[in-house]
Amino acid sequence: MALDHSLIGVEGPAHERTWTSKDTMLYALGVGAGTSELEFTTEKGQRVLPTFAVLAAQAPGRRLGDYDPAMLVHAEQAFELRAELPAAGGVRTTTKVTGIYDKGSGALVTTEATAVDLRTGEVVIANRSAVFIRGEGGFGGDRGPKDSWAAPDRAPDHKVTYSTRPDQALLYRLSGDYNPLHSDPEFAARAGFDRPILHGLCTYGVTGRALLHTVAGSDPARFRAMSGRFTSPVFPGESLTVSIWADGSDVLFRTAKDDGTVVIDRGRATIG
Ligand SMILES: CCCCCCC[C@@H](O)CC(=O)SCCNC(=O)CCNC(=O)[C@H](O)C(C)(C)COP(=O)(O)OP(=O)(O)OC[C@H]1O[C@@H](n2cnc3c(N)ncnc32)[C@H](O)[C@@H]1OP(=O)(O)O
Repeated sequence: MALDHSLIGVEGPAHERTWTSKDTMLYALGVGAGTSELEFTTEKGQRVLPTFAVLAAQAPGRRLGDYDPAMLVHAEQAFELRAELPAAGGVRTTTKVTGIYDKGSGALVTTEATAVDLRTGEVVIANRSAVFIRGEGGFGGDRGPKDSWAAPDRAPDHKVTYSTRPDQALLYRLSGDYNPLHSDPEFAARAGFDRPILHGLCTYGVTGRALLHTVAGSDPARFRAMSGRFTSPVFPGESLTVSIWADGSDVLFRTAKDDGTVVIDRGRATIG
């Protein structure tokens, strides 16, 4: 068996992470914020983009088994934020693998993480994530739970388009994900891509900005939760259009490229 199923349900060692105001500004730049979002990109009255929660509560990945790392892609990401994140702060995170599912063309490995504030001991972030390891399916396992997400039967209430820079991944990676899939053309070719692809969490952060400014009044304190599934790779330099359906505090969304290819599907957010 290539993947280590004995990891399921076993909590990994607690991991402490602190961040500075420079880290959160660099993150904002990495997900495309610039001169029109100075409250996130400069220290004057600095606030933190809610999607930084995913990075704050990330522990170093455990070895999931024996597979080619070039075949791993980020598949799903969800977070809940219990309080607005400070410009500088710290959390202690515990994670556990919650499932290894057989998707035929690959294996889906799901993980949960819970982060407590280092000063208060209160839970501030709860993350759920999944990676898809292409070529590692077909081991006769369960396909996993189904999700009933469906786009509402009406045009989106909002559509927001943001461009990404050709060097977006080189900037984003400085927030800590140095996976060569996003920077090294040879490694990307091994994974079957013509050139390096954008980090899923960069696309996620760009999408989070669109949600924050469109349905949360640009106020991170109102941003409670976000989830979505990465359905197709993005190349740095491509534009991203976020379609948003807002129904009170419950928001559904989808992110697509100019040619209509959906890159984040099954999007949900909760806005207070
Ligand atoms: C905190 C954690 C951090 C993790 C960081 C990881 C390191 C990072 O540096 C890596 C990255 O950022 S990679 C970049 C972002 N991700 C991507 O670009 C992946 C885009 N998605 C794909 O390419 C395909 O959907 C693909 C390849 C995922 C699947 O495509 P196919 O093989 O064609 O599969 P398909 O036939 O469509 O479906 C088969 C079954 O799998 C389910 N499925 C598909 N995509 C899924 C996804 N994204 N998440 C969960 N499940 C998914 C389908 O539903 C189907 O299952 P079922 O029949 O049971 O419904």
